[in-house]
Amino acid sequence: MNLRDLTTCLSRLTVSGPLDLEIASLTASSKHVEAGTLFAAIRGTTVDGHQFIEGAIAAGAVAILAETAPPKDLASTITWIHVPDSRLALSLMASEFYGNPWKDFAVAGVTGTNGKTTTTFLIHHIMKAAWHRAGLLGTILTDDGETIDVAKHTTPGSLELSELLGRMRDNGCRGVALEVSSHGIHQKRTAAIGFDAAVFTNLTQDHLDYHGTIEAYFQAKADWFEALAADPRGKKSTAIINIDDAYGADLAASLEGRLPMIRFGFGVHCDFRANNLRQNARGMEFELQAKGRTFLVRSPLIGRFNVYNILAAIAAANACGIRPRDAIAALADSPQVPGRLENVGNAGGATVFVDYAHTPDALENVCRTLRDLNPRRLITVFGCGGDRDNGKRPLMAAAASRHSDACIITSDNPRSEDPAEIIRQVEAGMTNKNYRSIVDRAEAIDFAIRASRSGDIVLIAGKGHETYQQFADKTIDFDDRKHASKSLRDRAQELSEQR
Ligand SMILES: CC(=O)N[C@H]1[C@@H](OP(=O)(O)OP(=O)(O)OC[C@H]2O[C@@H](n3ccc(=O)[nH]c3=O)[C@H](O)[C@@H]2O)O[C@H](CO)[C@@H](O)[C@@H]1O[C@H](C)C(=O)N[C@@H](C)C(=O)N[C@H](CCC(=O)O)C(=O)O
Ligand SMILES: Nc1ncnc2c1ncn2[C@@H]1O[C@H](COP(=O)(O)OP(=O)(O)OP(=O)(O)O)[C@@H](O)[C@H]1O
Ligand SMILES: N[C@H](CCC[C@H](N)C(=O)O)C(=O)O
Ligand SMILES: [Mg+2]
Repeated sequence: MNLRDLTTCLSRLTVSGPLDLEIASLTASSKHVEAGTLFAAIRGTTVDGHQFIEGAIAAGAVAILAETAPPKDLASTITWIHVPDSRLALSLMASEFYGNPWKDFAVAGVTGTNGKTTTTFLIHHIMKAAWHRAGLLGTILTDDGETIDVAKHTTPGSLELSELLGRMRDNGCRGVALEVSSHGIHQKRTAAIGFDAAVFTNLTQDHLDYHGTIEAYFQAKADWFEALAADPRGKKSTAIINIDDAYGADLAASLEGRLPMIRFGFGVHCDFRANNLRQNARGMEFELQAKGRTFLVRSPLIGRFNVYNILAAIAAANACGIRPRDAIAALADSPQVPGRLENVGNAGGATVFVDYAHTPDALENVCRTLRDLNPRRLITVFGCGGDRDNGKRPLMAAAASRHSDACIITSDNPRSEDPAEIIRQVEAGMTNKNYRSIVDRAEAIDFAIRASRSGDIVLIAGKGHETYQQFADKTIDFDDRKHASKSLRDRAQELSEQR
Protein backbone atom coordinates (compact mmCIF):
# COMPACT_ATOMS: atom_id res chain seq x y z
CA MET A 1 0.00 0.00 0.00
CA ASN A 2 1.16 3.52 -0.77
CA LEU A 3 2.60 5.25 2.33
CA ARG A 4 0.90 8.57 1.53
CA ASP A 5 -2.51 6.82 1.57
CA LEU A 6 -1.54 4.98 4.71
CA THR A 7 -0.80 8.20 6.58
CA THR A 8 -4.07 10.01 5.72
CA CYS A 9 -5.52 8.60 8.96
CA LEU A 10 -2.93 10.45 11.08
CA SER A 11 -3.81 13.95 12.21
CA ARG A 12 -0.52 14.98 13.83
CA LEU A 13 2.64 13.98 12.04
CA THR A 14 5.92 15.40 10.77
CA VAL A 15 7.37 13.61 7.77
CA SER A 16 10.89 13.66 6.46
CA GLY A 17 11.70 11.78 3.27
CA PRO A 18 9.46 10.64 0.40
CA LEU A 19 5.89 9.44 1.05
CA ASP A 20 5.28 7.91 -2.35
CA LEU A 21 6.58 4.51 -1.34
CA GLU A 22 5.05 1.09 -1.45
CA ILE A 23 4.73 -0.44 2.02
CA ALA A 24 4.68 -4.24 1.95
CA SER A 25 4.06 -4.78 5.65
CA LEU A 26 3.87 -3.04 9.03
CA THR A 27 5.50 -4.26 12.22
CA ALA A 28 6.44 -3.12 15.72
CA SER A 29 9.03 -5.86 16.09
CA SER A 30 12.51 -5.49 14.60
CA LYS A 31 12.56 -9.29 14.43
CA HIS A 32 9.81 -9.26 11.78
CA VAL A 33 11.24 -6.62 9.47
CA GLU A 34 11.63 -7.55 5.79
CA ALA A 35 12.33 -5.56 2.62
CA GLY A 36 9.58 -2.93 2.22
CA THR A 37 8.46 -2.93 5.88
CA LEU A 38 7.39 0.11 7.91
CA PHE A 39 8.87 -0.31 11.40
CA ALA A 40 6.95 1.33 14.26
CA ALA A 41 9.08 2.12 17.31
CA ILE A 42 7.01 1.65 20.44
CA ARG A 43 7.90 2.51 24.02
CA GLY A 44 6.93 -0.77 25.60
CA THR A 45 6.48 -1.96 29.13
CA THR A 46 9.85 -3.70 29.16
CA VAL A 47 11.95 -2.07 26.43
CA ASP A 48 11.90 1.01 24.21
CA GLY A 49 11.44 0.00 20.57
CA HIS A 50 13.28 3.15 19.45
CA GLN A 51 16.54 1.35 20.25
CA PHE A 52 15.86 -1.15 17.44
CA ILE A 53 15.44 1.40 14.63
CA GLU A 54 18.93 1.02 13.22
CA GLY A 55 18.60 -2.77 13.22
CA ALA A 56 15.25 -2.48 11.46
CA ILE A 57 16.75 -0.28 8.74
CA ALA A 58 19.61 -2.75 8.28
CA ALA A 59 17.01 -5.52 7.87
CA GLY A 60 15.22 -3.69 5.04
CA ALA A 61 12.73 -1.27 6.64
CA VAL A 62 11.82 1.53 4.19
CA ALA A 63 9.97 3.77 6.64
CA ILE A 64 10.10 4.48 10.38
CA LEU A 65 7.23 5.54 12.63
CA ALA A 66 8.60 7.02 15.84
CA GLU A 67 7.97 9.41 18.71
CA THR A 68 11.30 11.15 18.06
CA ALA A 69 12.61 13.26 15.19
CA PRO A 70 15.09 11.48 12.91
CA PRO A 71 18.73 11.73 13.95
CA LYS A 72 20.75 13.84 11.48
CA ASP A 73 22.67 10.89 10.04
CA LEU A 74 19.45 9.05 9.13
CA ALA A 75 17.29 12.01 8.03
CA SER A 76 18.30 11.83 4.38
CA THR A 77 18.40 8.04 4.05
CA ILE A 78 14.92 6.89 5.08
CA THR A 79 11.33 8.10 5.31
CA TRP A 80 10.68 9.02 8.94
CA ILE A 81 7.22 9.76 10.36
CA HIS A 82 7.37 11.55 13.67
CA VAL A 83 4.14 11.25 15.73
CA PRO A 84 3.20 12.03 19.35
CA ASP A 85 1.96 8.47 20.06
CA SER A 86 3.33 5.65 17.93
CA ARG A 87 1.06 2.95 19.47
CA LEU A 88 -2.00 5.01 18.44
CA ALA A 89 -0.57 5.83 15.01
CA LEU A 90 0.27 2.17 14.37
CA SER A 91 -3.23 1.13 15.38
CA LEU A 92 -4.79 3.62 12.93
CA MET A 93 -2.40 2.68 10.14
CA ALA A 94 -3.01 -1.04 10.71
CA SER A 95 -6.74 -0.51 10.28
CA GLU A 96 -6.10 1.51 7.11
CA PHE A 97 -3.69 -1.15 5.78
CA TYR A 98 -6.38 -3.83 6.05
CA GLY A 99 -9.10 -1.59 4.56
CA ASN A 100 -10.83 -0.59 7.84
CA PRO A 101 -12.73 -3.89 7.99
CA TRP A 102 -14.72 -2.83 11.09
CA LYS A 103 -16.73 -0.53 8.81
CA ASP A 104 -18.09 -3.50 6.87
CA PHE A 105 -19.82 -5.49 9.61
CA ALA A 106 -21.29 -5.29 13.09
CA VAL A 107 -18.69 -5.11 15.86
CA ALA A 108 -19.53 -5.89 19.49
CA GLY A 109 -16.78 -5.37 22.08
CA VAL A 110 -16.91 -6.50 25.70
CA THR A 111 -14.81 -5.14 28.55
CA GLY A 112 -14.91 -5.71 32.34
CA THR A 113 -13.06 -7.80 34.90
CA ASN A 114 -15.17 -10.96 34.59
CA GLY A 115 -17.55 -12.28 31.98
CA LYS A 116 -15.89 -11.06 28.77
CA THR A 117 -15.21 -14.50 27.32
CA THR A 118 -18.62 -15.84 28.29
CA THR A 119 -20.47 -12.80 26.94
CA THR A 120 -18.55 -12.78 23.64
CA PHE A 121 -19.28 -16.51 23.19
CA LEU A 122 -22.98 -15.78 23.69
CA ILE A 123 -22.97 -12.83 21.28
CA HIS A 124 -21.11 -14.92 18.71
CA HIS A 125 -23.66 -17.71 19.09
CA ILE A 126 -26.54 -15.25 18.59
CA MET A 127 -24.84 -13.68 15.57
CA LYS A 128 -24.23 -17.06 13.97
CA ALA A 129 -27.88 -18.03 14.47
CA ALA A 130 -29.01 -14.76 12.85
CA TRP A 131 -26.42 -14.40 10.13
CA HIS A 132 -24.77 -17.79 9.73
CA ARG A 133 -21.23 -16.36 9.71
CA ALA A 134 -19.67 -14.33 12.51
CA GLY A 135 -16.22 -13.90 14.01
CA LEU A 136 -15.03 -14.33 17.59
CA LEU A 137 -11.90 -13.03 19.27
CA GLY A 138 -10.83 -13.46 22.88
CA THR A 139 -8.99 -15.35 25.60
CA ILE A 140 -9.75 -18.84 24.33
CA LEU A 141 -9.76 -18.67 20.56
CA THR A 142 -10.05 -16.69 17.39
CA ASP A 143 -12.67 -17.71 14.84
CA ASP A 144 -12.41 -15.87 11.52
CA GLY A 145 -15.58 -17.46 10.16
CA GLU A 146 -13.65 -20.34 8.60
CA THR A 147 -10.75 -21.27 10.84
CA ILE A 148 -10.47 -21.53 14.61
CA ASP A 149 -7.08 -20.89 16.23
CA VAL A 150 -5.85 -20.82 19.81
CA ALA A 151 -5.57 -17.20 21.00
CA LYS A 152 -2.28 -15.72 22.22
CA HIS A 153 -3.88 -12.70 23.90
CA THR A 154 -7.37 -11.79 25.08
CA THR A 155 -7.18 -8.73 22.83
CA PRO A 156 -4.60 -9.12 20.06
CA GLY A 157 -2.11 -6.40 19.18
CA SER A 158 -3.43 -3.75 16.80
CA LEU A 159 -1.85 -5.25 13.68
CA GLU A 160 -3.04 -8.78 14.34
CA LEU A 161 -6.47 -7.43 15.27
CA SER A 162 -6.99 -5.53 12.01
CA GLU A 163 -5.57 -8.42 10.00
CA LEU A 164 -8.03 -10.81 11.70
CA LEU A 165 -10.98 -8.47 11.20
CA GLY A 166 -10.02 -8.21 7.52
CA ARG A 167 -10.03 -12.00 7.24
CA MET A 168 -13.46 -12.17 8.88
CA ARG A 169 -14.83 -9.64 6.40
CA ASP A 170 -13.30 -11.54 3.48
CA ASN A 171 -14.79 -14.79 4.81
CA GLY A 172 -18.28 -13.29 4.73
CA CYS A 173 -18.80 -12.66 8.46
CA ARG A 174 -21.59 -10.18 9.12
CA GLY A 175 -20.54 -9.52 12.68
CA VAL A 176 -17.83 -10.10 15.27
CA ALA A 177 -17.76 -10.35 19.06
CA LEU A 178 -14.47 -9.48 20.69
CA GLU A 179 -13.01 -9.14 24.16
CA VAL A 180 -11.53 -5.75 24.96
CA SER A 181 -9.05 -6.16 27.83
CA SER A 182 -7.81 -3.25 29.93
CA HIS A 183 -4.28 -3.97 28.66
CA GLY A 184 -5.69 -3.80 25.15
CA ILE A 185 -7.30 -0.41 25.75
CA HIS A 186 -4.26 1.01 27.55
CA GLN A 187 -1.94 -0.18 24.77
CA LYS A 188 -4.31 1.25 22.08
CA ARG A 189 -4.77 -2.19 20.51
CA THR A 190 -8.43 -1.38 19.72
CA ALA A 191 -8.02 2.39 19.25
CA ALA A 192 -8.78 2.34 15.51
CA ILE A 193 -11.82 0.11 15.70
CA GLY A 194 -15.38 1.47 15.53
CA PHE A 195 -17.83 -0.51 17.68
CA ASP A 196 -21.59 -0.87 17.25
CA ALA A 197 -21.88 -2.21 20.79
CA ALA A 198 -19.50 -1.58 23.70
CA VAL A 199 -20.28 -3.67 26.79
CA PHE A 200 -19.11 -3.07 30.38
CA THR A 201 -19.68 -6.20 32.50
CA ASN A 202 -18.27 -5.27 35.94
CA LEU A 203 -15.12 -4.12 37.70
CA THR A 204 -13.47 -5.78 40.70
CA GLN A 205 -9.89 -6.32 41.74
CA ASP A 206 -7.50 -7.68 39.12
CA HIS A 207 -4.44 -6.58 37.16
CA LEU A 208 -3.21 -4.09 39.77
CA ASP A 209 0.30 -5.30 38.93
CA TYR A 210 -0.19 -3.45 35.62
CA HIS A 211 -2.54 -0.58 36.44
CA GLY A 212 -1.31 0.20 39.98
CA THR A 213 -4.65 1.17 41.51
CA ILE A 214 -8.26 0.13 41.01
CA GLU A 215 -9.03 3.72 39.95
CA ALA A 216 -6.40 3.56 37.20
CA TYR A 217 -7.79 0.16 36.17
CA PHE A 218 -11.31 1.62 35.98
CA GLN A 219 -9.99 4.63 34.09
CA ALA A 220 -8.50 2.32 31.44
CA LYS A 221 -11.97 0.83 30.89
CA ALA A 222 -13.64 4.26 30.95
CA ASP A 223 -11.11 5.57 28.40
CA TRP A 224 -12.50 3.13 25.84
CA PHE A 225 -16.02 4.55 26.22
CA GLU A 226 -14.67 8.13 26.27
CA ALA A 227 -12.84 7.47 23.01
CA LEU A 228 -15.99 6.00 21.42
CA ALA A 229 -18.04 9.01 22.54
CA ALA A 230 -15.46 11.34 20.96
CA ASP A 231 -14.88 9.26 17.80
CA PRO A 232 -15.66 11.37 14.75
CA ARG A 233 -15.06 8.53 12.26
CA GLY A 234 -18.47 7.10 11.69
CA LYS A 235 -20.00 4.42 13.92
CA LYS A 236 -22.36 5.48 16.66
CA SER A 237 -21.62 3.01 19.43
CA THR A 238 -24.22 1.93 21.95
CA ALA A 239 -22.78 1.67 25.47
CA ILE A 240 -24.20 -1.40 27.23
CA ILE A 241 -23.53 -1.09 30.93
CA ASN A 242 -24.19 -3.21 34.02
CA ILE A 243 -25.50 -0.57 36.40
CA ASP A 244 -25.89 -2.98 39.32
CA ASP A 245 -22.10 -2.71 39.44
CA ALA A 246 -20.98 0.45 41.27
CA TYR A 247 -18.32 1.29 38.67
CA GLY A 248 -20.82 0.57 35.91
CA ALA A 249 -23.30 3.01 37.47
CA ASP A 250 -20.59 5.71 37.61
CA LEU A 251 -19.62 5.01 34.02
CA ALA A 252 -23.23 5.23 32.82
CA ALA A 253 -23.73 8.53 34.67
CA SER A 254 -20.57 10.00 33.19
CA LEU A 255 -21.56 9.03 29.62
CA GLU A 256 -25.18 10.19 29.91
CA GLY A 257 -26.30 11.98 26.75
CA ARG A 258 -23.02 11.40 24.94
CA LEU A 259 -23.60 7.85 23.71
CA PRO A 260 -26.76 5.84 23.11
CA MET A 261 -27.00 3.55 26.13
CA ILE A 262 -28.60 0.32 27.34
CA ARG A 263 -28.36 -0.13 31.11
CA PHE A 264 -28.76 -3.73 32.26
CA GLY A 265 -29.08 -5.67 35.50
CA PHE A 266 -31.72 -6.54 38.08
CA GLY A 267 -32.22 -2.96 39.32
CA VAL A 268 -35.32 -0.85 38.67
CA HIS A 269 -33.47 1.70 36.54
CA CYS A 270 -32.30 -0.87 34.00
CA ASP A 271 -33.41 -0.70 30.35
CA PHE A 272 -32.83 -4.47 30.05
CA ARG A 273 -33.95 -5.80 33.39
CA ALA A 274 -33.99 -9.38 34.73
CA ASN A 275 -36.62 -10.64 37.14
CA ASN A 276 -37.79 -13.86 38.74
CA LEU A 277 -34.67 -15.96 38.26
CA ARG A 278 -35.22 -19.68 38.74
CA GLN A 279 -32.44 -22.22 38.32
CA ASN A 280 -31.36 -25.77 38.94
CA ALA A 281 -28.36 -27.88 37.92
CA ARG A 282 -29.60 -28.13 34.31
CA GLY A 283 -30.06 -24.44 33.60
CA MET A 284 -32.02 -21.33 34.38
CA GLU A 285 -34.90 -19.17 33.28
CA PHE A 286 -35.81 -15.57 34.04
CA GLU A 287 -38.00 -12.77 32.75
CA LEU A 288 -36.46 -9.99 30.73
CA GLN A 289 -38.18 -6.61 30.65
CA ALA A 290 -36.96 -4.67 27.66
CA LYS A 291 -38.44 -2.27 25.13
CA GLY A 292 -41.78 -2.23 26.93
CA ARG A 293 -42.18 -6.00 26.71
CA THR A 294 -41.55 -9.04 28.88
CA PHE A 295 -39.65 -11.98 27.42
CA LEU A 296 -38.98 -15.38 28.98
CA VAL A 297 -35.29 -16.24 28.72
CA ARG A 298 -34.10 -19.84 29.07
CA SER A 299 -30.46 -20.89 29.18
CA PRO A 300 -28.41 -23.99 29.94
CA LEU A 301 -26.02 -21.72 31.88
CA ILE A 302 -26.35 -21.44 35.65
CA GLY A 303 -25.43 -18.75 38.16
CA ARG A 304 -26.80 -15.29 38.81
CA PHE A 305 -23.60 -13.86 37.32
CA ASN A 306 -24.50 -15.53 34.02
CA VAL A 307 -27.80 -13.60 33.97
CA TYR A 308 -25.63 -10.49 33.55
CA ASN A 309 -23.68 -12.12 30.72
CA ILE A 310 -26.93 -13.11 29.00
CA LEU A 311 -28.48 -9.63 29.41
CA ALA A 312 -25.32 -8.06 28.01
CA ALA A 313 -25.34 -10.45 25.05
CA ILE A 314 -29.00 -9.77 24.18
CA ALA A 315 -28.46 -6.02 24.47
CA ALA A 316 -25.26 -6.10 22.39
CA ALA A 317 -26.95 -8.19 19.71
CA ASN A 318 -29.81 -5.69 19.73
CA ALA A 319 -27.39 -2.78 19.22
CA CYS A 320 -26.04 -4.76 16.24
CA GLY A 321 -29.53 -5.08 14.73
CA ILE A 322 -30.75 -8.45 16.05
CA ARG A 323 -34.18 -8.51 17.72
CA PRO A 324 -34.30 -9.65 21.38
CA ARG A 325 -36.72 -12.46 20.50
CA ASP A 326 -34.24 -13.89 17.98
CA ALA A 327 -31.37 -13.56 20.43
CA ILE A 328 -33.42 -15.27 23.13
CA ALA A 329 -34.36 -18.11 20.79
CA ALA A 330 -30.67 -18.67 20.00
CA LEU A 331 -29.65 -18.58 23.67
CA ALA A 332 -31.93 -21.47 24.62
CA ASP A 333 -29.26 -23.82 23.33
CA SER A 334 -26.03 -21.87 23.75
CA PRO A 335 -22.91 -24.05 23.80
CA GLN A 336 -20.70 -24.85 26.78
CA VAL A 337 -18.07 -22.13 27.08
CA PRO A 338 -14.87 -24.18 27.50
CA GLY A 339 -13.72 -24.27 31.12
CA ARG A 340 -16.54 -22.05 32.44
CA LEU A 341 -18.50 -24.03 35.06
CA GLU A 342 -17.82 -27.07 32.93
CA ASN A 343 -19.18 -30.30 34.40
CA VAL A 344 -16.40 -32.83 33.78
CA GLY A 345 -18.13 -35.83 35.31
CA ASN A 346 -18.76 -37.70 38.52
CA ALA A 347 -17.65 -40.70 40.52
CA GLY A 348 -19.23 -42.22 43.58
CA GLY A 349 -22.01 -39.64 43.46
CA ALA A 350 -19.67 -36.61 43.61
CA THR A 351 -19.68 -34.12 40.74
CA VAL A 352 -16.64 -32.21 39.46
CA PHE A 353 -16.71 -28.75 37.86
CA VAL A 354 -13.84 -26.88 36.20
CA ASP A 355 -14.08 -23.08 36.15
CA TYR A 356 -11.83 -20.16 35.17
CA ALA A 357 -12.39 -18.13 38.36
CA HIS A 358 -9.05 -16.42 38.98
CA THR A 359 -10.24 -13.25 40.71
CA PRO A 360 -11.81 -12.84 44.17
CA ASP A 361 -15.16 -11.83 42.67
CA ALA A 362 -15.25 -14.72 40.19
CA LEU A 363 -14.41 -17.24 42.92
CA GLU A 364 -17.09 -15.75 45.14
CA ASN A 365 -19.66 -16.02 42.33
CA VAL A 366 -18.84 -19.51 41.21
CA CYS A 367 -18.69 -20.90 44.77
CA ARG A 368 -22.05 -19.30 45.59
CA THR A 369 -23.59 -20.75 42.46
CA LEU A 370 -22.41 -24.24 43.34
CA ARG A 371 -23.53 -23.79 46.96
CA ASP A 372 -27.01 -23.01 45.63
CA LEU A 373 -27.10 -26.53 44.19
CA ASN A 374 -27.13 -27.75 47.83
CA PRO A 375 -24.16 -30.11 47.77
CA ARG A 376 -23.38 -32.23 50.81
CA ARG A 377 -19.98 -30.46 50.82
CA LEU A 378 -18.23 -28.04 48.43
CA ILE A 379 -14.54 -28.90 48.05
CA THR A 380 -12.57 -26.19 46.21
CA VAL A 381 -9.19 -26.66 44.56
CA PHE A 382 -7.55 -23.36 43.62
CA GLY A 383 -4.31 -21.40 43.44
CA CYS A 384 -3.12 -17.95 42.36
CA GLY A 385 -1.06 -16.98 39.31
CA GLY A 386 2.56 -15.91 39.62
CA ASP A 387 3.78 -12.56 38.25
CA ARG A 388 0.25 -11.16 38.50
CA ASP A 389 -1.60 -8.93 40.98
CA ASN A 390 -0.50 -10.52 44.28
CA GLY A 391 -3.08 -8.53 46.26
CA LYS A 392 -5.66 -11.02 44.91
CA ARG A 393 -4.12 -13.90 46.88
CA PRO A 394 -5.59 -13.36 50.37
CA LEU A 395 -8.85 -12.12 48.82
CA MET A 396 -9.27 -15.27 46.73
CA ALA A 397 -8.47 -17.29 49.86
CA ALA A 398 -11.20 -15.44 51.77
CA ALA A 399 -13.76 -15.99 48.99
CA ALA A 400 -13.00 -19.72 48.76
CA SER A 401 -13.02 -20.01 52.57
CA ARG A 402 -16.40 -18.30 52.88
CA HIS A 403 -18.26 -20.71 50.67
CA SER A 404 -16.33 -24.00 50.75
CA ASP A 405 -16.42 -26.77 53.32
CA ALA A 406 -12.85 -27.69 52.48
CA CYS A 407 -10.15 -26.23 50.20
CA ILE A 408 -7.05 -27.60 48.52
CA ILE A 409 -4.58 -24.80 47.76
CA THR A 410 -2.30 -25.53 44.83
CA SER A 411 -0.33 -23.98 41.95
CA ASP A 412 -1.80 -21.95 39.07
CA ASN A 413 0.88 -20.82 36.61
CA PRO A 414 3.57 -19.84 39.13
CA ARG A 415 5.57 -18.33 36.25
CA SER A 416 8.85 -16.86 37.61
CA GLU A 417 7.73 -17.09 41.26
CA ASP A 418 8.33 -19.82 43.86
CA PRO A 419 5.08 -21.88 43.95
CA ALA A 420 5.46 -22.60 47.69
CA GLU A 421 5.78 -18.87 48.47
CA ILE A 422 2.61 -18.06 46.46
CA ILE A 423 0.78 -20.74 48.44
CA ARG A 424 2.02 -19.23 51.74
CA GLN A 425 0.53 -15.88 50.68
CA VAL A 426 -2.78 -17.59 49.88
CA GLU A 427 -2.77 -19.44 53.21
CA ALA A 428 -2.47 -16.09 55.03
CA GLY A 429 -5.99 -15.22 53.83
CA MET A 430 -7.68 -18.54 54.67
CA THR A 431 -10.41 -17.98 57.25
CA ASN A 432 -11.66 -21.57 56.91
CA LYS A 433 -8.82 -23.62 58.37
CA ASN A 434 -10.13 -26.84 56.85
CA TYR A 435 -7.62 -26.75 54.02
CA ARG A 436 -4.56 -28.60 52.78
CA SER A 437 -1.81 -27.24 50.54
CA ILE A 438 -0.47 -29.49 47.78
CA VAL A 439 1.98 -27.76 45.42
CA ASP A 440 1.55 -30.21 42.55
CA ARG A 441 -1.76 -29.46 40.82
CA ALA A 442 -2.27 -33.01 39.55
CA GLU A 443 -1.86 -34.38 43.09
CA ALA A 444 -4.16 -31.68 44.47
CA ILE A 445 -6.93 -32.67 42.04
CA ASP A 446 -6.42 -36.38 42.78
CA PHE A 447 -6.59 -35.70 46.50
CA ALA A 448 -9.83 -33.68 46.23
CA ILE A 449 -11.52 -36.29 44.06
CA ARG A 450 -10.42 -39.14 46.31
CA ALA A 451 -11.71 -37.26 49.36
CA SER A 452 -15.12 -36.63 47.78
CA ARG A 453 -18.22 -38.59 48.81
CA SER A 454 -21.70 -38.98 47.36
CA GLY A 455 -23.49 -35.62 47.11
CA ASP A 456 -20.27 -33.54 47.18
CA ILE A 457 -19.23 -31.03 44.54
CA VAL A 458 -15.55 -30.59 43.71
CA LEU A 459 -14.71 -27.24 42.12
CA ILE A 460 -11.37 -26.94 40.33
CA ALA A 461 -10.89 -23.22 39.79
CA GLY A 462 -8.47 -20.88 38.03
CA LYS A 463 -7.34 -22.51 34.82
CA GLY A 464 -10.57 -23.30 32.99
CA HIS A 465 -9.73 -23.91 29.33
CA GLU A 466 -5.95 -23.61 29.81
CA THR A 467 -3.91 -26.56 28.59
CA TYR A 468 -0.60 -25.73 30.26
CA GLN A 469 1.10 -24.89 33.53
CA GLN A 470 3.81 -22.22 33.40
CA PHE A 471 6.90 -22.43 35.64
CA ALA A 472 10.05 -20.31 35.80
CA ASP A 473 12.04 -22.75 33.68
CA LYS A 474 9.41 -24.59 31.64
CA THR A 475 5.82 -24.83 30.49
CA ILE A 476 4.25 -28.26 30.78
CA ASP A 477 1.05 -29.64 29.26
CA PHE A 478 -1.68 -29.59 31.86
CA ASP A 479 -5.45 -29.51 31.43
CA ASP A 480 -7.66 -29.52 34.55
CA ARG A 481 -10.49 -31.14 32.59
CA LYS A 482 -8.35 -33.98 31.26
CA HIS A 483 -6.65 -34.57 34.58
CA ALA A 484 -9.93 -34.50 36.51
CA SER A 485 -11.49 -36.97 34.04
CA LYS A 486 -8.58 -39.37 34.52
CA SER A 487 -8.77 -38.96 38.26
CA LEU A 488 -12.54 -39.63 38.15
CA ARG A 489 -11.96 -42.80 36.13
CA ASP A 490 -9.37 -43.99 38.68
CA ARG A 491 -11.74 -43.19 41.51
CA ALA A 492 -14.64 -45.06 39.84
CA GLN A 493 -12.34 -48.07 39.34
CA GLU A 494 -11.21 -47.92 42.98
CA LEU A 495 -14.82 -47.76 44.18
CA SER A 496 -15.90 -50.68 41.98
CA GLU A 497 -12.98 -52.78 43.34
CA GLN A 498 -14.08 -52.00 46.90
CA ARG A 499 -17.58 -53.28 46.19
C1 LIG B 1 2.58 -6.15 29.55
C2 LIG B 1 2.01 -6.34 28.19
O1 LIG B 1 0.81 -6.35 28.03
N1 LIG B 1 2.89 -6.45 27.15
C3 LIG B 1 2.40 -6.62 25.80
C4 LIG B 1 2.95 -5.51 24.93
O2 LIG B 1 4.32 -5.55 24.99
P1 LIG B 1 5.08 -4.17 24.97
O3 LIG B 1 4.51 -3.31 23.89
O4 LIG B 1 5.10 -3.59 26.31
O5 LIG B 1 6.47 -4.67 24.42
P2 LIG B 1 7.97 -4.66 24.97
O6 LIG B 1 8.38 -6.05 25.14
O7 LIG B 1 8.23 -3.68 26.07
O8 LIG B 1 8.72 -4.10 23.64
C5 LIG B 1 8.52 -2.77 23.13
C6 LIG B 1 8.62 -2.79 21.65
O9 LIG B 1 9.92 -3.19 21.25
C7 LIG B 1 9.82 -4.16 20.24
N2 LIG B 1 11.02 -5.00 20.22
C8 LIG B 1 11.40 -5.69 21.32
C9 LIG B 1 12.53 -6.50 21.29
C10 LIG B 1 13.29 -6.59 20.09
O10 LIG B 1 14.30 -7.28 19.98
N3 LIG B 1 12.87 -5.87 19.02
C11 LIG B 1 11.75 -5.08 19.05
O11 LIG B 1 11.42 -4.46 18.06
C12 LIG B 1 8.56 -4.93 20.59
O12 LIG B 1 8.04 -5.64 19.48
C13 LIG B 1 7.64 -3.80 21.04
O13 LIG B 1 7.00 -3.22 19.94
O14 LIG B 1 2.53 -5.65 23.60
C14 LIG B 1 2.92 -6.90 22.99
C15 LIG B 1 2.40 -6.91 21.55
O15 LIG B 1 1.00 -6.63 21.51
C16 LIG B 1 2.33 -8.05 23.78
O16 LIG B 1 2.74 -9.28 23.24
C17 LIG B 1 2.77 -7.97 25.24
O17 LIG B 1 2.03 -8.95 25.96
C18 LIG B 1 2.68 -9.66 27.00
C19 LIG B 1 3.43 -10.85 26.42
C20 LIG B 1 1.64 -10.11 28.03
O18 LIG B 1 1.83 -11.05 28.77
N4 LIG B 1 0.49 -9.46 28.11
C21 LIG B 1 -0.61 -9.81 29.01
C22 LIG B 1 -0.40 -9.27 30.42
C23 LIG B 1 -1.87 -9.21 28.40
O19 LIG B 1 -1.82 -8.42 27.46
N5 LIG B 1 -3.02 -9.58 28.94
C24 LIG B 1 -4.27 -9.02 28.49
C25 LIG B 1 -5.42 -9.27 29.46
C26 LIG B 1 -5.62 -10.71 29.88
C27 LIG B 1 -7.02 -10.92 30.48
O20 LIG B 1 -7.31 -10.44 31.57
O21 LIG B 1 -7.82 -11.63 29.85
C28 LIG B 1 -4.64 -9.54 27.09
O22 LIG B 1 -5.36 -8.82 26.39
O23 LIG B 1 -4.22 -10.65 26.74
N1 LIG C 1 -20.56 -11.59 34.80
C1 LIG C 1 -19.74 -12.17 35.68
N2 LIG C 1 -19.57 -11.63 36.90
C2 LIG C 1 -18.74 -12.18 37.79
N3 LIG C 1 -18.05 -13.31 37.58
C3 LIG C 1 -18.17 -13.89 36.38
C4 LIG C 1 -19.02 -13.35 35.37
N4 LIG C 1 -18.95 -14.15 34.29
C5 LIG C 1 -18.09 -15.12 34.59
N5 LIG C 1 -17.62 -14.99 35.85
C6 LIG C 1 -16.60 -15.79 36.54
O1 LIG C 1 -15.35 -15.35 36.02
C7 LIG C 1 -14.67 -16.42 35.36
C8 LIG C 1 -14.07 -15.91 34.08
O2 LIG C 1 -15.15 -15.66 33.18
P1 LIG C 1 -14.84 -15.21 31.70
O3 LIG C 1 -13.76 -16.06 31.17
O4 LIG C 1 -16.11 -15.12 30.97
O5 LIG C 1 -14.29 -13.75 32.03
P2 LIG C 1 -13.19 -12.85 31.31
O6 LIG C 1 -13.58 -11.46 31.64
O7 LIG C 1 -13.08 -13.19 29.89
O8 LIG C 1 -11.83 -13.25 32.04
P3 LIG C 1 -10.32 -12.89 31.49
O9 LIG C 1 -10.07 -11.47 31.87
O10 LIG C 1 -9.41 -13.79 32.20
O11 LIG C 1 -10.31 -13.10 30.02
C9 LIG C 1 -15.71 -17.50 35.14
O12 LIG C 1 -15.11 -18.76 35.09
C10 LIG C 1 -16.64 -17.30 36.32
O13 LIG C 1 -16.09 -17.90 37.47
N1 LIG D 1 -5.60 -13.24 31.57
C1 LIG D 1 -5.35 -13.58 32.94
C2 LIG D 1 -5.48 -15.04 33.08
C3 LIG D 1 -5.17 -15.59 34.46
C4 LIG D 1 -5.41 -17.07 34.53
C5 LIG D 1 -4.83 -17.76 35.71
N2 LIG D 1 -4.80 -19.15 35.41
C6 LIG D 1 -3.41 -17.26 36.00
O1 LIG D 1 -2.49 -17.76 35.38
O2 LIG D 1 -3.27 -16.39 36.87
C7 LIG D 1 -3.97 -13.10 33.31
O3 LIG D 1 -3.04 -13.34 32.56
O4 LIG D 1 -3.87 -12.46 34.34
MG1 LIG E 1 -11.53 -13.65 28.72
